[in-house]
Amino acid sequence: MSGPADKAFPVSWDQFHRDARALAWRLAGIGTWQAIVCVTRGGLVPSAIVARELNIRVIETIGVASYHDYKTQGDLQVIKEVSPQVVGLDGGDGSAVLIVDDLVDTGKTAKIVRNILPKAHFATVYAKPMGRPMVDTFITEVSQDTWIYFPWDTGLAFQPPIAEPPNR
Ligand SMILES: O=P(O)(O)OC[C@H]1O[C@H](OP(=O)(O)OP(=O)(O)O)[C@H](O)[C@@H]1O
Ligand SMILES: Nc1nc2[nH]cnc2c(=O)[nH]1
Ligand SMILES: [Mg+2]
Repeated sequence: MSGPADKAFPVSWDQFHRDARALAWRLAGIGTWQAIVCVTRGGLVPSAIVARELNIRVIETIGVASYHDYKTQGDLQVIKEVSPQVVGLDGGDGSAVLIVDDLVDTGKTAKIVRNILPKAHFATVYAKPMGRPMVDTFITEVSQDTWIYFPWDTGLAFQPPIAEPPNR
């Protein structure tokens, strides 16, 4: 993220399932892959949905984290590497691999993962303009100044009415 993400884009479980399934539909028309490399943790839920729809049973993870504080990106840390066996499938360099993450924002996470799997197909459910060139397939674009709230990070809460209460 660059600058404050002032706008909010809350996503319900139902909406997320629909969007992840839409991603699977689009991917099904593009190609086939032997394995998914899921970018944890955000990629875990969409990977499960895409793997089910595309009947992919080899699931590997790469652990990358950079948003240690809410909305603030710090140094990128690769917490878990990809197994060389998965990188080397088919022609190597990730050519048999579908990478799945929840979103691309600045594109820094995607860039690191792409360097490890240069021939893989990179798919996310959501994309912001800065990161968009780093992904091959995504479903919904939101503006750079929007923060996406996922259902696993949120809960039901009271919402104050839009209009001010009348004076008594
Ligand atoms: O395009 P970027 O600006 O690099 O940001 C995108 C990344 O940020 C989030 O991960 P995060 O670092 O919060 O870790 P998490 O998936 O474990 O929550 C999200 O899941 C993406 O992986
Ligand atoms: N939940 C969430 N994590 C992010 N990491 C980078 N951008 C975002 C975002 O908009 N929402
Ligand atoms: Mg992530």
